[in-house]
Amino acid sequence: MAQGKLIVITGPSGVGKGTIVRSLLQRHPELCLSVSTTTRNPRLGEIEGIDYYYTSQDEFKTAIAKTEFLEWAEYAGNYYGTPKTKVKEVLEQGKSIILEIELLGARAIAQCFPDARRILILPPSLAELEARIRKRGKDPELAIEKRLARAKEEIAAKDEFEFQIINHDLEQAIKEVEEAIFSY
Ligand SMILES: Nc1nc2c(ncn2[C@@H]2O[C@H](COP(=O)(O)OP(=O)(O)O)[C@@H](O)[C@H]2O)c(=O)[nH]1
Ligand SMILES: Nc1ncnc2c1ncn2[C@@H]1O[C@H](COP(=O)(O)OP(=O)(O)O)[C@@H](O)[C@H]1O
Repeated sequence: MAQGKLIVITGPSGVGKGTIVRSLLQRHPELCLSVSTTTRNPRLGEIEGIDYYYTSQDEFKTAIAKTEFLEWAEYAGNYYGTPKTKVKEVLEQGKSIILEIELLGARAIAQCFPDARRILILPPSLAELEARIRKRGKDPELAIEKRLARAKEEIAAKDEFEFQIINHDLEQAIKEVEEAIFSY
């Protein structure tokens, strides 16, 4: 049976991770996406079970205590975690699964899954990143500022990633992510 790959996609808020992942899933129906649990409020248009599983801080902490997460992290005042069961189930079926997670989560996955393919999506510049977050128009000002501060840390850690892809032209970036996923 084919060996499923664990694919980690990381990058600063607003860089285009979600846009790239949506396109990958449409083009490659054999790929699965891990839906994370979060304590952040749903954005306009987000759907429970599709974008995230939305939960309270108390429930999130209970899930941590019950070791229900493969990894989890705090980001911009909220908690985010990857539920273990789906990842385990998909990999056991020999299929590949994408985790769209931040830097600390990517590091944790590198420890427990050294073969995971870790891809960092970078913006053409910090100014363009800020423009994209603002144009998306779905975060309050404070959340935008926290995301931009975190972005600098994520960009500074770029050498930790096997694949670093600049999302300047979207189609080109998708092509490079496909190459990273299917290259070997
Ligand atoms: N460690 C970890 N990070 C996650 C998880 N789910 C989402 N994230 C990351 O949390 C950050 C914030 O996500 P979100 O609030 O949706 O903001 P966005 O990146 O601006 O769309 C992003 O970097 C996500 O990749 C998870 O399960 N674990
Ligand atoms: N290559 C690109 N050029 C210009 N805008 C882009 C590009 N890729 C994504 N965007 C836009 O940037 C915004 C943030 O993208 P999104 O996928 O939500 O980012 P993330 O999931 O990394 O936070 C969206 O409005 C999206 O349409």
